[in-house]
Amino acid sequence: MTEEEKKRRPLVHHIRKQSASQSELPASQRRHSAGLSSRAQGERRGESSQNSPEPRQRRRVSFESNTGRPAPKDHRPIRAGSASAPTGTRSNEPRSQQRRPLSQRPRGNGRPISANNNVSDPLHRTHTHNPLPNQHPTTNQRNNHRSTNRPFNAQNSQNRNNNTHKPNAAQNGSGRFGGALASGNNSARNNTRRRNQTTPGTTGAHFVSGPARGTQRKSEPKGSKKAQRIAAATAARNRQNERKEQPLPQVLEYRLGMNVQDIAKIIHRDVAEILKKLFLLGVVVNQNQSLDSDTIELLAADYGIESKQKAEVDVADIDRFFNEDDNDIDPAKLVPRAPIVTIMGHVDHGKTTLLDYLRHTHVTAGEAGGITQHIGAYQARLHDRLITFLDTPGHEAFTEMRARGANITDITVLVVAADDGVMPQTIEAIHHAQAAKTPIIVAINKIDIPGVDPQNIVNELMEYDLVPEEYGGSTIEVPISAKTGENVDKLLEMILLQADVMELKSDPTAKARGSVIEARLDKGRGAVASLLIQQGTLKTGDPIVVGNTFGRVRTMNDASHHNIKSALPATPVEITGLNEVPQAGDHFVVMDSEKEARETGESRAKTAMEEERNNGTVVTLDTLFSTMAKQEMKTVSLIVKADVQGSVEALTSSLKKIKVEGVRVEIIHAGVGAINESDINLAEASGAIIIGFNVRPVGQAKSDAEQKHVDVRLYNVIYDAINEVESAMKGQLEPVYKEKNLGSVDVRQLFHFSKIGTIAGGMVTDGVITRDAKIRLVRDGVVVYDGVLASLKHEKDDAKEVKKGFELGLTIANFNDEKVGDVIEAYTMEEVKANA
Ligand SMILES: Nc1nc2c(ncn2[C@@H]2O[C@H](COP(=O)(O)OP(=O)(O)OP(=O)(O)O)[C@@H](O)[C@H]2O)c(=O)[nH]1
Repeated sequence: MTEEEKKRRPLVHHIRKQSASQSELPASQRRHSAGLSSRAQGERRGESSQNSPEPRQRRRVSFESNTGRPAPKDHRPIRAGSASAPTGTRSNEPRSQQRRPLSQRPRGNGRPISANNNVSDPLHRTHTHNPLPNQHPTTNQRNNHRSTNRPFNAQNSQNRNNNTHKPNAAQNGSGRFGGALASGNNSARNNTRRRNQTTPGTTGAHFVSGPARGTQRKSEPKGSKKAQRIAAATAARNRQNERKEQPLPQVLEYRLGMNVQDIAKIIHRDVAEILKKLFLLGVVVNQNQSLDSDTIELLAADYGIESKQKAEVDVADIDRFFNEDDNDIDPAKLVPRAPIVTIMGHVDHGKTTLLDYLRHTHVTAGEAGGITQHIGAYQARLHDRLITFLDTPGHEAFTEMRARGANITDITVLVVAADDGVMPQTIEAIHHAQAAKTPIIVAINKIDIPGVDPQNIVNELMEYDLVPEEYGGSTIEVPISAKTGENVDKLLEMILLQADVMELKSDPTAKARGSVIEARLDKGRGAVASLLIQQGTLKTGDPIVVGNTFGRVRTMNDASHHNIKSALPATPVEITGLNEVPQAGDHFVVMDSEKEARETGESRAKTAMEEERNNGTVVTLDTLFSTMAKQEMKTVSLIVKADVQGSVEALTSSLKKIKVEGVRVEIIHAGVGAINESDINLAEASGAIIIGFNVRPVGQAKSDAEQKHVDVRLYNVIYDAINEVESAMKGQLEPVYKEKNLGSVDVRQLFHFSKIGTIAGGMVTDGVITRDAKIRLVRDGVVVYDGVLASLKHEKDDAKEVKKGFELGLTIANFNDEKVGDVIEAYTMEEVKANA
C-alpha cells in the first residue's frame, strides 16, 4: 500500500462503515442520511457520528474525493450517500422507474450525466446509472470533469444538478436534507444559487432550490450586498473559465502601451496566469502597468504564439485613404471609371472654346440647356462613355490641386494653336504635366484657319519629348478645330483610348473619397464645395471630412444643378452641409459616423494651425542641406528663368553638372521671361527653388512667393548662381549679410583723458545709437574709420542705447582722433536672402 493509499485508508474505512450502517438503518433513517455530506451525516446520526472520523479529517476526505482520483477497486458505490440521490424517498419502486420522465432528462447519449461522477468523484457514486459505460463523455460530462478542482460540495451540487434523479423536493423530502447540505457549505450554496440563476426552471434547480432558498433567505436576504458580491465573483469566475477554454490566437496583435489586462482579453487567458508567467520570465509588473514591446513579444513567445505590433492609425491622416499601395480598396470590386481631364495651353490657343464646344455638344444626357451652373467640372459623353473635364483651363487650378497633394487629373490635353505654335505657356504646361506625371494628349487647334500646317507643331513639340507614335514615340496628337468641332470626337476617342490603356478603375462600394475642385461661402447656403469623387459613392447624409473641416452632406447637385442623392466615382458634385469653407485641392473622405468626422476634422484643423505656426517645411537654398538630410532627398528641383535663351541654356546645363554625392539637380522648368505666378505655383507644388537670372518676379509673383514660402534666388552672374546652389547642396552656403543703418551722431565736443582717450560728445540726429553697434566715422563724406564703440553714456550713466534728439558721450575702440563736425554712423549687419 502506498503512502497515499494509507492516508486515504480512514476514508475508505469510513465509507465502508457508513455504507454498512446505512444498510442497517431503518428506511426512514436512511432517508434522513441520504441527503447529507459525510459531515452532516455524522452530525445528524448521533451515535454513528461518534464512530466516524473526526470532522477535520472528514473535510479532508471530502476534498480528496473531489480530486478525480479513481475509487479503490473494492469500494462499492454509496447508493444512499449523496444529496443528489435521496434513494430512500422512493418507496419500493425500482430505481430506473424513480427517474424523471424522459422529456425532463438531460441530454447526452441518453445516459445520466451523473455517470461522470463515477469517474471523477469516488465519494459520490450514488449515481450509478450508467447504462452506456463505454460511451464517450458528453459535453456536460467533459465540463464536469474539467471542473474537478471545485470544492467538494460545489461539485456535489453541480453533479446533483446534472443527475437524472431529480425528484420533487416535496415528494421525497430531500428538500430538508438538500437544504441542510446547501446551508452546510457556502460553496454549495453559492453554486446552487448560480445554478438557479443560470438554469431557471430546470428540474435540477427545482430540486435544490426550495430548501436552499429558504436557508438563503434566512441567513442572506436575497439581493443583499453580500449575495450580490458573491454572485458577481461567481460570474467573474465563470467568465474566466469560459475565456480559458477559448484557444490562443495565432498572432498576438498588440499596441504599444498595452497592459496585462488588455493582453489577457486578446489571448483569452487569466490576468493572474499572465502575471505569473511574466514573473517567471523575470518581469514584475501589475495588471495595469504598460508593457513594452520586448515584454509583450517575450510573453507571446512563451505562449508559443507570434506577436505583431499593430500599426497605429492616425485618424487625422485622411491622406492614407489616397495611398494607392495601402488603402482599404478591395481590388476585386474595382470597375472602370471615367477619366478626369485637364485642358492646358498658351493664352488664346482655344482652351475655353474647346471646353465650351464640349459643354454644348457632349454634355450628359438630359441637360437641355447644357451646364447651367459652374461647379468647376462637368462630364461629357461619347458613345455612352463619360469623360470628366475640369472646367478651369490653365495651370493654376491644376497646380493648386497638386500643391495640396491632390493629383486628380488622369490626362492633360495640351491645346496648341496651329497658327501660333509652341509658346512659353505651352512649354510651362508641358513641364507642369510632366512634373505631375500625367500623360499628355496634344490637340493641335485652329486647323480650320486656312494655310496652317499642323505638322509644324508636331515638329516643334518633339523638342519637348512629345514624340508622336508615327515617329516612334507615344504621344497622341490630334489636329482639331474647337470652333467648328472638326475632329473633336476623335480627340474624345483618343482620351478614352488613353483611359483604357491606363486602366482607370475605382470601387463604387467603398466609402466615398476625392478632392475639392472649388469652394466658396454662399450667403444663403453656407459653405458650398464642388467635389470630384475619386472612389466610392457619395450619398446625401454621409458624414464627411473635407480638408480641415467636416460636416454631413446636406444637399448634393450635379453639374446641371439637378438634386441628386448619390454620385459615383469621377462625378463632379456640389455639396452643402460643411462647417467651414475648404480649399481647392483638399481631400475629402466619408467617415463612419458624424462623431468620427467631427473628431477627424477638428484634429486636422488643429494640426494645420500648428503647422502654420511653425511653417518651416518648404525647401529653400538656406535649408536645402538640412532638408536633404531630413527627407533623404535624392533630387533638388529647380525652376530656371532668365532674360535670354542663351542664359537659360548656360544656366541649366551648368546646374545639371553639379555633382554632390547621392543628389542630383533636376530642372523641372526653364524658360525665358520674368518669374510669374505660374512659376511660383509650380515651385510650390513640386518643392522647387526658383533661380532667376537677370529677371525679377512680376505682378503677384513676389507676394505669392512670400505667402507660399517659395525660395526665389536672383542673380546677375551665372557663376554665383551655380556656386550657391552647389554650396547649398553641400551644406556650405555662406550667409549673405546686408548693412542696416541704425542712426547717426554729430560730434560737437571733445574731451581728452589720458587714461580713457578721447570722449566725443554729440547729439543723435537720426535713429538710435546702440552700445553694441558697429560704427563708421565719416569726415567730409569720407569714411575715416570703421570699428566698434568702446563705451556709450547718456549724461553720466552708461547707456545701452541713445535715441534721436538726445545728447551722448562715446568712445571708439582703438580710435582717438575724432574731430568736432565728424559724423558717426551706427549700423548692424543682418543676414538677408538673395531674393530681397
Ligand atoms: N479659327 C479658330 N478660332 C479659334 C478656335 N478655337 C478658338 N478660337 C478663337 O481663339 C480665341 C481665343 O480662344 P479661347 O478659347 O478664349 O482661348 P483660351 O486658350 O481659352 O484663352 P485664355 O482663356 O485667355 O487662356 C477666340 O477668339 C476663339 O474664337 C478654332 O478652332 N478656330
